[in-house]
Amino acid sequence: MADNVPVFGNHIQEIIRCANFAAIKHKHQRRKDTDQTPYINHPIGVAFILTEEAKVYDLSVIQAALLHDTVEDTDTTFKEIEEQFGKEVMGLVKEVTDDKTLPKHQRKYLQIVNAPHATNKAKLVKLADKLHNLRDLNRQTPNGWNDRRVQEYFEWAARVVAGLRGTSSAMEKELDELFKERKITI
Ligand SMILES: Nc1nc2c(ncn2[C@@H]2O[C@H](COP(=O)(O)OP(=O)(O)O)[C@@H](OP(=O)(O)OP(=O)(O)O)[C@H]2O)c(=O)[nH]1
Ligand SMILES: [Mn+2]
Repeated sequence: MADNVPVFGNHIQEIIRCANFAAIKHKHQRRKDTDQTPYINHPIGVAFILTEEAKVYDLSVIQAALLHDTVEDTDTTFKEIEEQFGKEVMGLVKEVTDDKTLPKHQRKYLQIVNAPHATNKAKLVKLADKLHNLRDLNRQTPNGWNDRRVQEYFEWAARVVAGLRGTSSAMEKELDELFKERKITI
């Protein structure tokens, strides 16, 4: 490495490679909000929660956060992720990817039962993912959702989060506030 390349230079390069990969993969996607926010705002927002709030600086966790919805929501394959970013990142993305071939109620149920068995790194990504989505719901109701569907999403998220506890006090505290506002006790 050249003398003028900082020690963390290669980490920065890896993070930007992931952000760029995710931006290209999600380029045609929009969030379900009325503003039609670009989808990439979500994975970047998840990674931002991890560094700013949870103080997580593990490279593979931040990479997985940026890539976490690429396989679930675009044509990206796990093979592609492994070739580009290695086995560990691919494994983390796999842990946070729902099987979209399953019926929705089963996917949602599997998140609740599988949460306690996830690795610590995957739990971090899952907590940040839920926190970002719940904040989005408080900011704007997605197109086609009513108050009841929003409340049910909060109730389901609280059950998933119950299985992720003991992972990040900062994120769990923020999530608890949101559940309290919704009068959810679990
Ligand atoms: N709150 C919110 N969510 C939006 C918006 N646009 C897209 N989403 C995505 O919608 C998903 C939640 O909606 P659902 O109807 O419950 O699930 P589904 O899309 O998987 O069928 C989340 O997927 P996910 O990230 O894979 O997480 P998860 O819900 O599967 O944990 C979230 O990222 C938006 O404007 N607001
Ligand atoms: Mn997500």
